[in-house]
Amino acid sequence: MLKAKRLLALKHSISWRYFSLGTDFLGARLPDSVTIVEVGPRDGLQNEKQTIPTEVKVELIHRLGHAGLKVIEATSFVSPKWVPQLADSADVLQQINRHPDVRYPVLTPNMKGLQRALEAGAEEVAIFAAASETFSRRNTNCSIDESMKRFTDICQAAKEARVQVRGYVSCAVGCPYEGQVAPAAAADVAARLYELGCYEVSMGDTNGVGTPATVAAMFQACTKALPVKALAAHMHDTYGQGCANVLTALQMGVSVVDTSVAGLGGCPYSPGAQGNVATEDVVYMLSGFGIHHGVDLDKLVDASAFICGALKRDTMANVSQAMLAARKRSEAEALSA
Ligand SMILES: CC(C)(COP(=O)([O-])OP(=O)([O-])OC[C@H]1O[C@@H](n2cnc3c(N)ncnc32)[C@H](O)[C@@H]1OP(=O)([O-])[O-])[C@@H](O)C(=O)NCCC(=O)NCCSC(=O)C[C@@](C)(O)CC(=O)[O-]
Repeated sequence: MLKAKRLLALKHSISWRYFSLGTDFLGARLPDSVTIVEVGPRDGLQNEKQTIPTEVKVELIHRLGHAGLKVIEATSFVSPKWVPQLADSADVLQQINRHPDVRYPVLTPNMKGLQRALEAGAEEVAIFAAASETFSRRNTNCSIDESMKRFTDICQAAKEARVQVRGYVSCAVGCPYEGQVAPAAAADVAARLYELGCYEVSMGDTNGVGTPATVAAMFQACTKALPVKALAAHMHDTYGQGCANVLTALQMGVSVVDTSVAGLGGCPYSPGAQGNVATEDVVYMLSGFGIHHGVDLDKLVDASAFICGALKRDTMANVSQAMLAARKRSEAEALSA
């Protein structure tokens, strides 16, 4: 009898462990499908020192759409004195051949930005707050509370114009000026944006200092304050934690991820921050789990090679480096055969 009980207990323990391993490694807890928000044309290019011709930006957006990306953050209607690299935002938005299945959100920091965006034909806008007071002032010249007043007006006007609003919380994990940021502070700002009417709030690890541990703590606090379906992950790769942090977000139920082609970017007001986690790297990881993402990796690598060629620099995406090297090898083999 005792032997039978022990055997039963052993069986339960084995099946529990098997189930638990399957959940972690076979993706049972991960979403079936992930929406990628490609931020390369905005976040990726806003920090570039060199001037990028409008036609290059437009071509990049076309190529990203061709690769299957369904949400492409096209540009930013911020002050050109603050971010001269995106001063051509109206031209970019107007010159894109918009695909009916693709959304092209743009950043709007204030009512002037919203008006300019609407005049240029924006159908979706994004507002950006911060979980750190110092970053809020450095990035948008106002306190967190003042930014919420601006966003109240934007959300009201956008609603009247039937334009969707996405929200960002910068410094959700750490701040380049204040150091570590409390998860509760990030969750509080996220909840305020959600209450203002943002359909989704993207949590930004602006300077890429997060690790799976701190990102998990941040999302844990956020999921207590707003529905997980309304959360997105916006991870920068400064310390090489980007994909690990994205996976952590997925494990917590987040199914929208911001990425940047070729790993371009960084915020001009976050000194030393590297680009977002590369779209290529995230797509490759999602494919490995069998998670639907809708992106053609070969065409994405072509888009990455295009923008890196235009910027005269190497891609920062590991997957692009590997795939471009493999293409070269097979070309060389074909020539020598
Ligand atoms: C918020 C402001 C405008 C305040 O800037 P301000 O200087 O306090 O604004 P102001 O209202 O006093 O106006 C000053 C001048 O700018 C003009 N102006 C004012 N607004 C606009 C506008 N929208 N479009 C065009 N012009 C504008 C305005 O007309 C005026 O012109 P003047 O009379 O001197 O000739 C400024 O601080 C700004 O543009 N900041 C944006 C900075 C930025 O773009 N940062 C990067 C994006 S956020 C980010 O990257 C993080 C994120 C989202 O990716 C997530 C993450 O990673 O964490």
